[in-house]
Amino acid sequence: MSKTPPLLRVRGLHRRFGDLDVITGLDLEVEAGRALAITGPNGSGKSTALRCIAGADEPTDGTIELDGAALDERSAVVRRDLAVVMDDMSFFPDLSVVEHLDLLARAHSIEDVESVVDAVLTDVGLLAQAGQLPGTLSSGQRRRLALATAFVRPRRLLILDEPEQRLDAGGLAWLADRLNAEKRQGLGILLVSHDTSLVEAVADDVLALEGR
Ligand SMILES: Nc1ncnc2c1ncn2[C@@H]1O[C@H](COP(=O)(O)OP(=O)(O)OP(=O)(O)O)[C@@H](O)[C@H]1O
Repeated sequence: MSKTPPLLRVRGLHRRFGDLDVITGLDLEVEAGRALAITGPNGSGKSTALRCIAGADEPTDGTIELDGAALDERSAVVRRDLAVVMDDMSFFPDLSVVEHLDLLARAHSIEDVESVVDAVLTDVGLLAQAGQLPGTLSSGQRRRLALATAFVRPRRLLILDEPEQRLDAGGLAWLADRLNAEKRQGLGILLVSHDTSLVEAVADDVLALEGR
């Protein structure tokens, strides 16, 4: 009897920059409805691992599979399934908050765009800032917008690099609740975090990378 493959499976991930071996033989799995947190000191390779898995960087070696098939970020299916929020997200300077979310929802063929965008704006606490340009937001509000880009689109796997960055205490509590709600809906979550309370509240498994 064949076992269903996990949502995400990474085997033997290796990333070298010049002479520097940043990741050497990383294995991990994320099942649907579960969250895996990657922790570790600054420079241990957490963001590099996420970038490789999200298709933003090329691993030196290793395999990355979604549903048991090699992950190809050029495939429309993969682009639909993967919602990625990295720690350095940039925005169009001349598009407002609501226009960013509207654009993303339409690009992903979401039905009833207006009500979906409205619900996400309310959820992330940016309703009052809907008409503002990204450059006029506070850093925490920009982080909320980055998170909103993941919640306004289809997704089966959330990849989040330090999603807690810049959030206030209320924002942190909201984020933990939101991510747990995503898990209950069957999403898999892979997150990098330095926030032990967020990791404890959300992660089913923790992978601690070692510093060099
Ligand atoms: N494009 C690159 N070229 C050269 N070295 C790189 C590159 N990207 C990352 N590195 C190096 O890889 C190592 C790991 O970086 P990475 O950003 O993955 O660490 P991290 O664990 O996410 O750290 P932090 O907790 O500070 O966010 C660092 O030594 C970094 O300088």
